[in-house]
Amino acid sequence: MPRIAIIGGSGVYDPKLLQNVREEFVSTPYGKVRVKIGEYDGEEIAFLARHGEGHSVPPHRINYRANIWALYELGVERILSTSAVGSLNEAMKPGDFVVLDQLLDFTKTRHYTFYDGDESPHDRKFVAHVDFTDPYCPELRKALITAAKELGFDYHPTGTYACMEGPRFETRAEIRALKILGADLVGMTQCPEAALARELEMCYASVAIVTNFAAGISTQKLTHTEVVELMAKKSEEIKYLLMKSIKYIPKERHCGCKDALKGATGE
Ligand SMILES: O=P(O)(O)O[C@H]1O[C@H](CO)[C@@H](O)[C@H]1O
Ligand SMILES: Nc1nc2[nH]cnc2c(=O)[nH]1
Repeated sequence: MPRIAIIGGSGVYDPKLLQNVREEFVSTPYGKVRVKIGEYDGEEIAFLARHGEGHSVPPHRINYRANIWALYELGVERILSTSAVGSLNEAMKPGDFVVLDQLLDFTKTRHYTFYDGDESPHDRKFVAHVDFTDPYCPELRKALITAAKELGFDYHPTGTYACMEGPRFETRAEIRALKILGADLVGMTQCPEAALARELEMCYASVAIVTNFAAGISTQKLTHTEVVELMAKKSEEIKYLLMKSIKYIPKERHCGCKDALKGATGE
């Protein structure tokens, strides 16, 4: 049973770090999810590509609830993910790794909770308001930071990610506004992925890879081609970072993630 999962974003469709990989189709109340399960360093690891293997699913159409529920069904407790981002912070340059610690949610049409009351397509029909003060697991963040430091990568131990609805990139004015609001990075997939993991009391962290400077800061037109090309260049480093991070994930969970529902339902 895999305790750890990796969710690959743009450019990360196969971690190429797992052995004896099998494929499972996990049924969830939100639909079926295709998950790869393999071994790394004697540990079972689950992997799913959030956009699908052929990057066929755009960010605003990803079935985030099915993905997170499927990992929960498999017994996953810890989720590491990758996110390709634009940077609003001149210190965070294309090619840099950023271990996210905060997020701002500007998504519009997404299904962002499991707790829909009577509408919930499962037995968790209660209302739940989870704490999300710190959206990322401190223990997973520490593992990513330790690994990035040990590998000598250009990394930043914190970063605020603004999640836009997409699939278009931002306007100059939107980036100006996000900068005033304190965002360092901009992407399209951290919300609701991080919140849904917290709602199922799973640990979640994401390493962002800066692929470009954001609209209005970059002097060039923004393209998905540029994103995927830079991610391809960084694929080996991303693989090493994930491999090394897994080794630093404590076996026991002493973070608050595992008790996220305590007090959330008013009981
Ligand atoms: O966040 P990931 O999945 O890495 O994808 C990023 O890359 C795409 C834009 O090129 C968007 O989907 C953005 O969110
Ligand atoms: N929203 C958004 N997502 C990205 N992913 C990679 N670069 C960008 C960007 O500039 N904006």
